[in-house]
Amino acid sequence: MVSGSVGANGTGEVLRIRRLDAGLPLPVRAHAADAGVDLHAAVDCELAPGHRVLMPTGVAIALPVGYVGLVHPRSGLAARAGLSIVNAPGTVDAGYRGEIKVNLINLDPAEPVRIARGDRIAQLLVQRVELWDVVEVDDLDETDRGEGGHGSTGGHHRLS
Ligand SMILES: O=c1ccn([C@H]2C[C@H](O)[C@@H](COP(=O)(O)OP(=O)(O)OP(=O)(O)O)O2)c(=O)[nH]1
Ligand SMILES: [Mg+2]
Repeated sequence: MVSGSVGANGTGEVLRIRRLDAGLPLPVRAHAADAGVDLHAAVDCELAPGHRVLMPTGVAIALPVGYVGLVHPRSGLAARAGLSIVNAPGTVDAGYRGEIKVNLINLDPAEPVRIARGDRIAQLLVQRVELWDVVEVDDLDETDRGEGGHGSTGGHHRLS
């Protein structure tokens, strides 16, 4: 089943989501113009400070080739509780048909994070992605920047 109200992007394309857990709500946008649909925790969990959990979300998706799913943290949970994602943003390949899982981490130094089944713990964005062929070369063209990086333009010794 495809829900026309989920992921409609103005071009008639939809985000095809399969619920693996009928007891969880379908991931949807909180507002029509939001970039991501919110993913739900499938199980209760208490995360001690500094601890991680690979949280199942009870959903799988089917993206067309040329798109990628990106699993981002939610800013409210980050600000309020220190909850983040170890590999943010997580990469969901177009060919992946397994359950989406979120590698959550409690970055708060002191307080545990309590997650209940059904909580919206992350958001899934879908973007177009270029699939480049890989070609090995002996030389790279010269540029102004050259090999300078990691602070080569200065000003990073102080934050002010
Ligand atoms: O936050 C994430 C990130 C990835 N995945 C799934 C979908 C993705 O297509 C697959 C592989 O992810 P990735 O390529 O980032 O991990 P890997 O360590 O390189 O695994 P693999 O060897 O399977 O590619 O895992 C998730 O469910 N959640
Ligand atoms: Mg990989």
